[in-house]
Amino acid sequence: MTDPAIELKGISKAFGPVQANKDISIRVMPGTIHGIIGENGAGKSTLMSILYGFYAADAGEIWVKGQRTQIPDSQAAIRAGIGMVFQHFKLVQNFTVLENVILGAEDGGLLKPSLAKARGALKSLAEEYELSVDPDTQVQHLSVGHQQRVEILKALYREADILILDEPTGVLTPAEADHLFRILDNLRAEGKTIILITHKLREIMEITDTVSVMRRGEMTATVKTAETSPEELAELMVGRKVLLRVDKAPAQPKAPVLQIEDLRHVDGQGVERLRGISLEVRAGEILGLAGVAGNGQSELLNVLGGYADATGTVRVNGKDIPLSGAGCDGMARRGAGIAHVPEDRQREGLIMPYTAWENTVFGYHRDPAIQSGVLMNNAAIREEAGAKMQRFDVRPPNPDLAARNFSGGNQQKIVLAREIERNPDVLLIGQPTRGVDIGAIEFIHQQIVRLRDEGKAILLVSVELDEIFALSDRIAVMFDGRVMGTRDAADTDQRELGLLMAGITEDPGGDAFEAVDAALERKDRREAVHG
Ligand SMILES: Nc1ncnc2c1ncn2[C@@H]1O[C@H](COP(=O)(O)OP(=O)(O)OP(=O)(O)O)[C@@H](O)[C@H]1O
Repeated sequence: MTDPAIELKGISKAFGPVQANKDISIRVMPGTIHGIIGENGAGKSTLMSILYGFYAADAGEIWVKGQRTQIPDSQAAIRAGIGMVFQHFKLVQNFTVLENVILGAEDGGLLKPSLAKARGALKSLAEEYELSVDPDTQVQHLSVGHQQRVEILKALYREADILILDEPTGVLTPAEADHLFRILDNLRAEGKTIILITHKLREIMEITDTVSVMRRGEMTATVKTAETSPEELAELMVGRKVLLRVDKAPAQPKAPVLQIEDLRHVDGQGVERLRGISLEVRAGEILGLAGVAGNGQSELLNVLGGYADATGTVRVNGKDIPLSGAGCDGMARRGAGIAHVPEDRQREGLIMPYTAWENTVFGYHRDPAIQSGVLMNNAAIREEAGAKMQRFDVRPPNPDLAARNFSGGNQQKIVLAREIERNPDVLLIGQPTRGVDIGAIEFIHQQIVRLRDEGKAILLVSVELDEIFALSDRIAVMFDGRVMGTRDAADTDQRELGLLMAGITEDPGGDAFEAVDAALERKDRREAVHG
């Protein structure tokens, strides 16, 4: 009988009082794609970090291809044929693709011969697995989807035959995700083994052969994908029935709250990232901003949130907001009624070494309501933070834990709790459910709709088209720093938006995914030349 590619036996791991993994056993057969799902904080990343040598397990054994294997560090993982593609890529931005691929795997330090060898290897890998990317382009000029291909190439160049992907589609467009799945399909056909961590049940159903469910540190079920359904998986994960769509009544929009006219922003390199944006968000509506990451959505949120300068006009309830100089900062914006859930929770949303309770007031800490004398009223804030964490189901609901010690999805919930519970007039919300489990998504979506129904104006940025569709009343599409069009959510579809996201305003007919891929590659190349 064939040995499993990976077999974990009785793995346990605790972080202080938190038992992140409890006696976990799984087997993954070669040439298969094995999905791992579970709530935020269930222990998925911890388990994979043990397999990749980042953490030592407190107990348990790792077997690779029938051999008991010690994996004390990532070098040992690579030697055992295990490669990992991280959520946050670990590429050197100003190195070329080729340089990134060979980095750390140079032959005896002789760069030249290894460059030539790598170029050949890259070419054949690209042909074999649809992994094409220009070896001489600097990584910083590549789209996120192409950067991810470089990560996969790196692993394959190191001869990995077991690949772990941690939420790989979180930052991809539908076309890019589709392409990634074709790559994974090809890898499986060649006998490679893939472990895929994802919160998206659609992906599990589409690509995996088997799926394991984790809950509160334990592996609670392993099933054949063909014999299960999204509803059953959701229930196994969360322990109750989950509504897999957003329940909302039609919007009742009132007067405009946020008015944006001819907004322009030039970045530190002198590149114009916002090229004359005009948009309006009314009270009681959710305007979704769709687009491929890197087309100005992040800059727009940053400008509106007070973190970047711009020219043009922004009004909130008819009042001009300063776009540069004094009064243009995050705190002033929050004072003006604009709350902001930034896209990058770790860099902009939280201060990682600080406790959860401190993080629940950052940005609002000068508000008289939370001051007592000249100091913050810490005891009251701490208590309120605990209640907020309960309401947003942050796990563990411990306000004294540092932000960095929460799992990714739970960190996101802390930021959301802070901003949503302020009841702002305008909520800017970037990638609200990135890395968040389906039980929590249901809750977060309900909270966003509740704010809308209370008459707030919401500007939602998401690379998830499903999320844009589920929440938005109107949808604007950004491409290359401009708004390509605005549609009523009820009058458009994935295909039309997908094309607009690639800057295509006339439907070319035929395979829209290919047209989109080609258009985005042209944009990548243009930026590489002019970048
Ligand atoms: N370095 C650490 N120190 C303390 N606690 C930690 C550390 N890393 C993880 N934990 C805790 O271990 C538990 C499991 O976390 P893990 O990141 O493995 O969850 P996950 O299933 O990957 O979650 P998510 O879907 O949110 O990414 C959580 O309760 C988390 O707070």
